Amino acid sequence: MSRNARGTIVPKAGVSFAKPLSFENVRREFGDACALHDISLDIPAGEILCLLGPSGCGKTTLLRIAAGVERPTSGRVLLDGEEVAGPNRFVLPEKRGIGLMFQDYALFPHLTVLQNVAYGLRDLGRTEAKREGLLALERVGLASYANRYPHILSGGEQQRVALARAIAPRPGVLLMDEPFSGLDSRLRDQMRDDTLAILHETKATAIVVTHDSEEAMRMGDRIALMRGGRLVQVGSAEELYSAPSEIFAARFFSDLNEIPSRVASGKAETPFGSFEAKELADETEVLVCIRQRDLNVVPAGEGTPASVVESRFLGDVLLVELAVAGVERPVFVRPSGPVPPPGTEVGLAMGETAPLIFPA
Ligand SMILES: Nc1ncnc2c1ncn2[C@@H]1O[C@H](COP(=O)(O)OP(=O)(O)OP(=O)(O)O)[C@@H](O)[C@H]1O
Repeated sequence: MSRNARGTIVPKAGVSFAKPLSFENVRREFGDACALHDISLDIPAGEILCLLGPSGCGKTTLLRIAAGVERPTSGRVLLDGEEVAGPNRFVLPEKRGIGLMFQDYALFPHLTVLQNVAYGLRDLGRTEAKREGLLALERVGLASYANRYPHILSGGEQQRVALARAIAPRPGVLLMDEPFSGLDSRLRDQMRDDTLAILHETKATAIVVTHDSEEAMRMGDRIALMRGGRLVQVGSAEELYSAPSEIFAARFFSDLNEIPSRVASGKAETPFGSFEAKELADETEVLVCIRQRDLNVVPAGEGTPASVVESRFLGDVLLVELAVAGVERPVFVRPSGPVPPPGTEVGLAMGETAPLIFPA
């Protein structure tokens, strides 16, 4: 027994033997279009990896290849060091010992909740399958629904049943495609925390597909950011946030003010100051990216002169639009305290963090 995030005592679901998963130069073409360009990625046993990226970047295709429901055009997938897809061998999905929870992985309407969960346990024999299925249902807090049918459950409850079904066979690897996308934001937060607790407890290696950077940061031990069928950057949330490899990654994790400049004597000049750009050659056109959170509104006469255009209440913070001489586009900041009304002259001061500078 253990306690979940809300302090409720929950029974332990069966512990899996986590397996490492590797993609080696995995390529997938659909006709003339290339959905995945030679992806190489090693996911150690027990890691939770979030595949993050905009719509159409190839996340689902990579996950489907790991599951075995899609074949790579070239390259290999290794599960626990053994080829499960590649030139030498192809292991069918049901023989891979992988748990799946897909966005559209609907429950069978004609089976009870328990029968749905026990579906992947048929090899165990009836009694044992029922016992294991009930254990998984208890783990997601739905044992009392065992003999009901899926249609009476809410969206969140159905998602829990799908999670129970995925973990019931104690898979060494769990693949989840946008598992919380159908839920409202409060339920999504709760399901995410509960799922994370279950993943840590079952110790399975997991790949979670999402297009939500906050979700990836909350769930992933590492994040693999994709664009156009390629891996852009792989690392911890801190690494991707503080040292994005390119402006695409920076934009994915932060709301930025992008100020055009040109490098001269190793520096990029802006109305907010002159910033080191030593690794870029002089004359390079750059974008100096200052996070909206890294600019503070200060009294007029201090910092860079600015005038307030508009303020919008966003709950925890305000989103304030300002006009700054020498910056063509509006500048946005996100202060938590009050801001003077539109038309007021103020100052803008940089916070502690240096801006990110990328070639334009
Ligand atoms: N069976 C298919 N036939 C042809 N093209 C496909 C097929 N499956 C995927 N694609 C294409 O491959 C690309 C990657 O699709 P994929 O579904 O992997 O992206 P994704 O990142 O998961 O997107 P989303 O977040 O919208 O689900 C897209 O351009 C898509 O149209």
